[in-house]
Amino acid sequence: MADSKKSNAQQQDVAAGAATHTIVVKLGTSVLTGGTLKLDRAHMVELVRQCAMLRSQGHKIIIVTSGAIAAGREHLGYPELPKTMASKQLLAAVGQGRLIQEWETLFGIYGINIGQMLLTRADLNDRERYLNARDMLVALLDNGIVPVVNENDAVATTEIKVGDNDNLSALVGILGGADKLLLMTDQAGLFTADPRSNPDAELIHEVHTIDDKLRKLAGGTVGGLGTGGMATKLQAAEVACRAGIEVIIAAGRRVDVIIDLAAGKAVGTRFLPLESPLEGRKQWILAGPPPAGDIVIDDGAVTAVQQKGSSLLAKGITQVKGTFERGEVVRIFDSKNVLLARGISRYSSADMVKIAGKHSHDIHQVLGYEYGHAAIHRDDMVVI
Ligand SMILES: Nc1ncnc2c1ncn2[C@@H]1O[C@H](COP(=O)(O)OP(=O)(O)O)[C@@H](O)[C@H]1O
Ligand SMILES: N[C@@H](CCC(=O)OP(=O)(O)O)C(=O)O
Repeated sequence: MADSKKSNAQQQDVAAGAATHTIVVKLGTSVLTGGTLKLDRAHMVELVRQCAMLRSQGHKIIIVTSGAIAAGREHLGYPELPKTMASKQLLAAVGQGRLIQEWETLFGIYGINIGQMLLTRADLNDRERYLNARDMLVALLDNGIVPVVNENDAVATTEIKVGDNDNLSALVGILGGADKLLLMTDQAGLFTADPRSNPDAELIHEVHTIDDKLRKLAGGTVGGLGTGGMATKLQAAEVACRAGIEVIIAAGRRVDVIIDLAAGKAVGTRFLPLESPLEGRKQWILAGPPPAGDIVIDDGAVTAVQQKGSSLLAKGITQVKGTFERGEVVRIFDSKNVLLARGISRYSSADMVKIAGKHSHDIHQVLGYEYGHAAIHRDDMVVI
């Protein structure tokens, strides 16, 4: 895996803790229960204290929380249930409400509001739903609300499940434009073998390349309550690093672990990011699905897009060609039919036709709703 693209200055900033980050903190069942059969509320409040301190330093925090199944099992008195998907869904359905209530109460101690997001893979594979989920996540963060995310276990069937919160946290990191993903678990990091069964296993401090040799080291869960094990943490690290997110696996019960990791201290196992988060998404725009339509823009919009780094506003659109849905990739041409850029359209072609040439503040009046002023946001655009 290529070395991180962070400049020395950025790395010094991070080391000095001066830079602020968007950080996804994934908290596994093993961290939240301390290996017991109950949620460890004392440790949960310690985790919240660390997150509250980071927020006071300007960092944005996204929580991906496991523990719904454990909370459901605890609340129902550890019933003997068949080992089926329906049983897991039952426990999660009972436990999720109690889990989110715990987070609500604990963040409330610090005067911090939380927003629950329950996702399935279907929410992330479909571009329109992906954009909706991203808009919501960004809106929560921009309004000082901590998103608390879990898989929507109660409804997620095998076909649409992410399946584990390690992989979910990587997808949430991409969704939220995070630059750090902290996979908190019950081990100090990734070891050369499972330390539970191999006392000679040694901690791996830094990973530059995730290859089959490394994957062989990472076993599944043995804690009984967890789902992912180290194997899913490596999968998550691979996905997140490709999108430019630095990933660290560390012990969620180590003192000040979240604070130290945000400050760039060498704790746990660090996976170097491949490229900056935005480039990861832009790579998808260029190399992803074929463009679903074309948009022609006027000379003013050409200048704004090419020279001012602006988003494309409806006012600058003169023609809409093809049929596409919100979230699909389209091509952008000037009036002489020269290809200028590609971007993810925030409006369907049917809506785009209606708002073409209109001022942004007229969109809601024309459509009865709006998905923001930009027809194509700069962050979702690649200028050729
Ligand atoms: N190479 C490895 N290094 C560290 N832990 C490993 C390794 N291989 C397997 N494991 C197991 O993975 C477990 C952590 O995964 P898991 O039980 O799913 O925890 P969590 O609930 O935090 O996701 C560890 O407790 C350990 O038993
Ligand atoms: N969504 C499930 C957690 C699934 C999961 O990945 O658990 P873990 O391996 O403990 O992070 C729950 O809330 O219990």
